[in-house]
Amino acid sequence: MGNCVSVNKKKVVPKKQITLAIVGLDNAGKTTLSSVLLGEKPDPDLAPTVGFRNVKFTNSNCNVTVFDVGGGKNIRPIWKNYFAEVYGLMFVIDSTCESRLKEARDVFKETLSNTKVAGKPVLILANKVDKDHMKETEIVRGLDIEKTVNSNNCPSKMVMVSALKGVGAKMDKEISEGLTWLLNEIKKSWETLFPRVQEDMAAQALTQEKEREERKARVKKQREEREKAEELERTARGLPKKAESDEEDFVDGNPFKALDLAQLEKKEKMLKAEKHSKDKKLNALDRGDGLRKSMGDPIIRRRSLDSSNTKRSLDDLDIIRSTNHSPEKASPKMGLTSYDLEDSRAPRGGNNSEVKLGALSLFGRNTRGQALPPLEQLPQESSDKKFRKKKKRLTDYNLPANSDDDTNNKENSSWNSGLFRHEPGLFSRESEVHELTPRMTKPKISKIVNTSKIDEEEESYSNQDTYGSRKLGRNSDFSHNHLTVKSSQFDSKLGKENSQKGYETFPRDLDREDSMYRRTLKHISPPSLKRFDEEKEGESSTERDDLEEVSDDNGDRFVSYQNRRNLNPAKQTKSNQIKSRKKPISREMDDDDDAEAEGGYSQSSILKDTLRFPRSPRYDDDASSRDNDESPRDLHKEIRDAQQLYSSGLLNGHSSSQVKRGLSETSTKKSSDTKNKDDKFGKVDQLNRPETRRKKKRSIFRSNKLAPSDDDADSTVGDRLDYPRLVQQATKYDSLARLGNARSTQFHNNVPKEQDFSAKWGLAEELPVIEDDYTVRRMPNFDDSDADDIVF
Ligand SMILES: Nc1nc2c(ncn2[C@@H]2O[C@H](COP(=O)(O)OP(=O)(O)OP(=O)(O)O)[C@@H](O)[C@H]2O)c(=O)[nH]1
Ligand SMILES: [Mg+2]
Repeated sequence: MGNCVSVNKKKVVPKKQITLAIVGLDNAGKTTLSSVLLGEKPDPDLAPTVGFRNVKFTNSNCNVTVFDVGGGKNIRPIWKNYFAEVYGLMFVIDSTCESRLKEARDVFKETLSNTKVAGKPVLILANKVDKDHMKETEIVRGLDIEKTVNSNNCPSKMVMVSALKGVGAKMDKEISEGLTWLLNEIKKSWETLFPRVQEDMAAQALTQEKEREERKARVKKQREEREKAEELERTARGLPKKAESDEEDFVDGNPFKALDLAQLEKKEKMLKAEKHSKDKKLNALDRGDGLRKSMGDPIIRRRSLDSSNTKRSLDDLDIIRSTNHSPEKASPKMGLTSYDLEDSRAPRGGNNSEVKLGALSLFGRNTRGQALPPLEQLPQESSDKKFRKKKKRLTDYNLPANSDDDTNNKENSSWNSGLFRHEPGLFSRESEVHELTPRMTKPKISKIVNTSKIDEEEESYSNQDTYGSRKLGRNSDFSHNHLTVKSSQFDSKLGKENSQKGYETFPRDLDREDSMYRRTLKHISPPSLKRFDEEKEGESSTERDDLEEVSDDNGDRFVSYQNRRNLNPAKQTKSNQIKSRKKPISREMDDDDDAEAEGGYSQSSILKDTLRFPRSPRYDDDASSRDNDESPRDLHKEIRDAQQLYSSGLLNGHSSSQVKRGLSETSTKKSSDTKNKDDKFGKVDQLNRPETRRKKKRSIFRSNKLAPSDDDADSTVGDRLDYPRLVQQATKYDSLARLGNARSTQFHNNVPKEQDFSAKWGLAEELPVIEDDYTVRRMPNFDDSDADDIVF
């Protein structure tokens, strides 16, 4: 019976374990192809492969393992580590990328010439044929396939494929055919290939072991040398010997160990549970003591930071996971979600692929998800603390503590609000001055004209062609840091006296610093003097209408700017011209009035628009009755004379006698000039051109230099005057007048009429006291009712 039963003992042939490597340039489609081979639908948003991944599948009696290695330039050197254990190679090229064909050829040659590859079968996959691609022959020629495979004895086949065509049954036939060919070739040469691979692997293991030993010895040697050097240094410094440590800081084997994902997940769960319990506790605390939280309780704050740290550590875990290089566990995406990869595809490039992935891991989802610790309200300062701070500030600025005692005082409220920003022209608080000038004694001025503001106003006035009824703001009580600070150094008596008359008093040097002053009266520095001279020489385009040269008795030269634009009758409105005509300033101006009547440009009109101070009644039209009054104080007389000098044109470059002689002539000329100005087409008499006239005028001026000439001997004005002093006075008035130029409308409207003025304060009080070191100017919109507010 037993013989009857035949047992068919089928010899079980073990499946061949075939290892393959899929290589090629980056972006060729290696990972996509390996996914297709695995039967997975390829991710259209694949990130470049960093390192490698292996794909395992079974195909007709063999278990195939495919090493998908990154094709980036920096990753290519690691390929050689896999060549020993592979039986065959798949070389992928991008058939659509002709520009990289040469690079692909070089890589192909280098790969096949590797001793571990030579003689092994190679399948060449020209990928992406679904797009516009190179012809097969082109690729064969371009890659120099024939020569390379022949010289390296590599059986080879090339297939034109599209990895994206489909998966499984839908997979591109060319791919499956190519793979079958490769596997068959391997099987055919199995007898030779298998021992070769085993041998190569053993040899490689030996080499690697040797290398490891060498590295170990090298590191040990380096460490010993370092320790020796340290020991020597210790002995040199007399420090105790370092305790011996058995700890080996040398990492044996692969420093990149595969992470235990199960362990990590456990840790993650633990952290989550911890966070959950913390949150719970926090909520309980919140309910119990909401106030503490709203006040920014430090405990709570620390806790909330803790919780954010927990989150961070969780996120860090993600990052670690995403950079997992384990061949077994790592995914091609390296732990990144499609969300992360979205950003990564665009700048795809082999050379930087590692960096990009790192950046992605760090700045992708992980970072976005990570919340910053919540902003918390700072604890309110107690009023006590505030008070102490305030006091400290006062001490810092050397201010009397009582100056800020009145917290209800609006002026001082900035101390409480902590507002110390300086915005010129916006604040009138004294505190800001302290802030800008710490350790200054507190200026007593509470009302000072903001010159920058006036400057603006002046600008707008000078840009106006008409003298409207626009007035400077009554509330010109701004602080100007310079003025305020400097004003603390004022001669208080003089300042007070003048302020009651409606004049501001500034130290002369201060006034020169003042931008407005600088615009009106400029000290000539050598370069600007040169320019001035040049202008005179060249005339024409650089010629300035408003440039006048004046000098005082010390020989100091100044350039005086006078914006005559507004005074140009052509630019004045009719009503203003009439206004000017109606108000002659003195009898001496009558000639000019005639000129004006002709539509001319008269000296008196300049005077009327620029003279900013109250004039003595003696020179008033209807003041003849007062001529016989008791003579005023000497100073007033001098000032009056200075006025007269001014008005007679002395400061415009004429000696008094010249003025007397030529005033009417000049006026006539001016009027004719103005008329001719309208003649745009050169019908103007050459001599009468404004340039010619100005040239002439300046040369006259330069020859006379404002010095009293012989001609002045018969001048009634010259006879009566202490000439140099008067020039000085007049210069002051000149600046005064020019300063006020822009405010002419305001002046006309607000300066009391002579009679009113005189009636109010009397002759003795109407003029400001002038001293050499001070500049005096009319306060804008001065109102006597406010006189008491102005404290110097
Ligand atoms: N049109 C088309 N695109 C493809 C094909 N195969 C791959 N791609 C695309 O080509 C790009 C690169 O694919 P990968 O598979 O990542 O290329 P790789 O060779 O692995 O690149 P590295 O990992 O950087 O070496 C991806 O956007 C793929 O979607 C194909 O057959 N046709
Ligand atoms: Mg890849």
